Amino acid sequence: MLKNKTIAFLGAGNMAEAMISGTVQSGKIPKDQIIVSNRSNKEKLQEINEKYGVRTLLKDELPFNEIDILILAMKPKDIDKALDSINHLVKSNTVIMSVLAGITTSHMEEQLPGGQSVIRVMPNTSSMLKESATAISAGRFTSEEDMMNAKELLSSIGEVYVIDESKMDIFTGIAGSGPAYFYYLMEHIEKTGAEAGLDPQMARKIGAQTIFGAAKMMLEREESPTQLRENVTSPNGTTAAGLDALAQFGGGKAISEAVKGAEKRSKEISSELQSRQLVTN
Ligand SMILES: NC(=O)C1=CN([C@@H]2O[C@H](COP(=O)(O)OP(=O)(O)OC[C@H]3O[C@@H](n4cnc5c(N)ncnc54)[C@H](OP(=O)(O)O)[C@@H]3O)[C@@H](O)[C@H]2O)C=CC1
Ligand SMILES: O=C(O)[C@@H]1CCC=N1
Repeated sequence: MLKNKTIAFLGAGNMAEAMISGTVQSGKIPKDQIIVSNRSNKEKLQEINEKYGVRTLLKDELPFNEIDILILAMKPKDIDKALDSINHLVKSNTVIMSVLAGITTSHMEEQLPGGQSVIRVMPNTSSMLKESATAISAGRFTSEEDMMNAKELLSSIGEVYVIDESKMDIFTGIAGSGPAYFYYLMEHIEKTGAEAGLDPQMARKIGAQTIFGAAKMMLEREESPTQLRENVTSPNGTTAAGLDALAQFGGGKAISEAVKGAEKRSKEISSELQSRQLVTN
């Protein structure tokens, strides 16, 4: 159903690039049907054009008449200016997808011509390798066909989950921000391995393979995480000692608080934007 559709990105930063990389690798959308734009950074556009072979333009040069799906990928603080600059140009049947944390479909719908289909999307940077966990939520004017097209497009960068928009903040805390928690874990694993004499590159590979193996077990086996953890843990063995230290230093609580902190920030972004107080991000 995406055949002959033109997809444009408004914003060409880290998240847009990760999505472009995965989409191009998947081969589902021909490169000449992907347009990438930003506000002013021409060097970045040239880099994206050379790396991925997609069309690149400044935002003011976008051919709005050609665009079937417009993906908003600027920072949340820039959303209102971005909507203001497109709301007279966008076709009524262009589907707007936003990857912005904390920005609700209703906020966007209010600033677009009546009846515009808006889909809220939360991908993560593993889109780069087609391994994103991506959530999508329909706006008020989104048809089933729009959602089917969104699923088809986003399945080219990983797994897609359709969720109610009220769950978008917690999804963001788990999956949108989630890669950073695992990188943080890896920073510590690599450092600790290197301090004990392992070559840092070797420590990095060992840590990454261990996380990858555990993730694969979680995806492919039926046991619960608790059962899988118990299978590793011998009485009075090394794992029990490691887990005791994790509990003693608040490991479990720290993980829950990280997810809740990101969820809370996602909610705050929505309310700060409503009261025009969003200055960071
Ligand atoms: N990074 C991540 O892991 C994830 C990010 N997100 C969301 O993705 C969004 C982008 O994040 P990220 O890629 O990290 O940000 P970056 O700062 O890397 O990129 C922002 C981009 O937006 C462009 N931009 C700003 N204003 C406009 C405008 N009015 N019109 C067109 N382009 C504009 C900038 O262009 P220029 O450089 O020319 O100013 C730049 O290309 C955020 O809203 C974030 O919440 C969602 C999931 C994960
Ligand atoms: O940090 C952020 O706000 C964005 C949204 C999810 C991941 N990065």
